[in-house]
Amino acid sequence: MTTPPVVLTIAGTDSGGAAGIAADVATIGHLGAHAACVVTAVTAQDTLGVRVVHPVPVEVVAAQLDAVLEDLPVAAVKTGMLGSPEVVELVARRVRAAGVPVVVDPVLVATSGAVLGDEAVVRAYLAHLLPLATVCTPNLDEARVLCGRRSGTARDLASQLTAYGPAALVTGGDDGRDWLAVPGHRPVEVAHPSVATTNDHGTGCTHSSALATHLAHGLALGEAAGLAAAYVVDQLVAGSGWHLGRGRGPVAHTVAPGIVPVPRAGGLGQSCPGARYGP
Ligand SMILES: Nc1ncnc2c1ncn2[C@@H]1O[C@H](COP(=O)(O)OP(=O)(O)O)[C@@H](O)[C@H]1O
Ligand SMILES: Cc1ncc(COP(=O)(O)O)c(N)n1
Repeated sequence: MTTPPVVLTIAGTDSGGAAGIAADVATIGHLGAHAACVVTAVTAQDTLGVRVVHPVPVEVVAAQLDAVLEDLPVAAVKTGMLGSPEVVELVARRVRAAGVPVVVDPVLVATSGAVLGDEAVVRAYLAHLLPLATVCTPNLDEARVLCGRRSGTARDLASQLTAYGPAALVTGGDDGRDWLAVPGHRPVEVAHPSVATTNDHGTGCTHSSALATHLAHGLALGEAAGLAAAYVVDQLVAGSGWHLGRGRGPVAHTVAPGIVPVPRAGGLGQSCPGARYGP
C-alpha cells in the first residue's frame, strides 16, 4: 500500500455532520489522502441552522497546529471556518512556514444565513491569509464581502480577488456557475452540471477539501478544480433523494470518486499523468 499524502483541514465542527470538519475528513479520505484536522470552533448545528458557536481558545488551536506540523508530512492545507482575526493570523503564520499548497475557503456565511465571520475576520483574511494562499474559494456572497461590493458577477469578483495574491475560484455565481481566475490571466469557467437538490449543506467544505486533496496529489490547479467540481456533483446526485433532517440535508460522501489520483512526487503546477480512472 502506498502511503497517502496528508491534507490538513483547519475548520469548525458541525454537530449535524454535514459541513465543516465532518465534510472535510470524509472528502479527503474518499479522495485517497489522510486527513489531519485542527478544530477552530465547535458549533451546535443541524440542517436548519447554527444554534451556538463556541470558539476554541487560540492557544489550543496553536497547540493542535504544532502537533500536526511538527510530526506529519503535510502536503496541502485547507482552511474553513476560522472565526476570529487572531486565529486567521495564527494560521497564516503557521502555513507560511509549511510551504505547501493552501486552499482558503473564507467561511463567512453558512447556507442557513448564519454569520460565521465578522468584519474583523474579513480584514484579517485580506491582510494575512489571502496573500499566501494558492487559491481562495469564496461563494458569491463571501466574494462580495471580501471585495467590499454589494454586487458583481462571480467572474469579475474572481478577477478582483487575485489582486490580493492568490488564484480565486468564486462558486455559485449566476446560474450556479463557478469562475477561476489566476493572477495575470483571464478568468475561466469551471463548468459542471447543476443538480436539482435541497441536500446541499456542506458543498463549500466538500469542494474546497476536494480541491486541496487533488493539489496534494500533485495535480495542476485547473485540473484539480475540474475534478473537485465533478466530485461535488457526484455526491449531490447521490444524496438528492435522502430525507435527513427538516432543513437542507447533507451532501453525500458515498459514491466512489470517478478519479482517484495515484500519489506522485511533484507539486503544484505539475499535472498528474498517473491519474487512475475508478470503477
Ligand atoms: N445544486 C448544485 N449542483 C451542482 N453543483 C453545485 C450545486 N450547489 C453547489 N454546487 C457546487 O458546489 C461547490 C461549492 O459551492 P457553493 O455551494 O457555492 O459553496 P458554499 O457551500 O460555500 O455556499 C461549487 O463547485 C458549486 O458549483
Ligand atoms: C462549521 C461550519 N463550517 C462551514 C460551514 C459552511 O457550510 P455551508 O455553506 O454548506 O453551510 C458551516 N455551516 N459550518
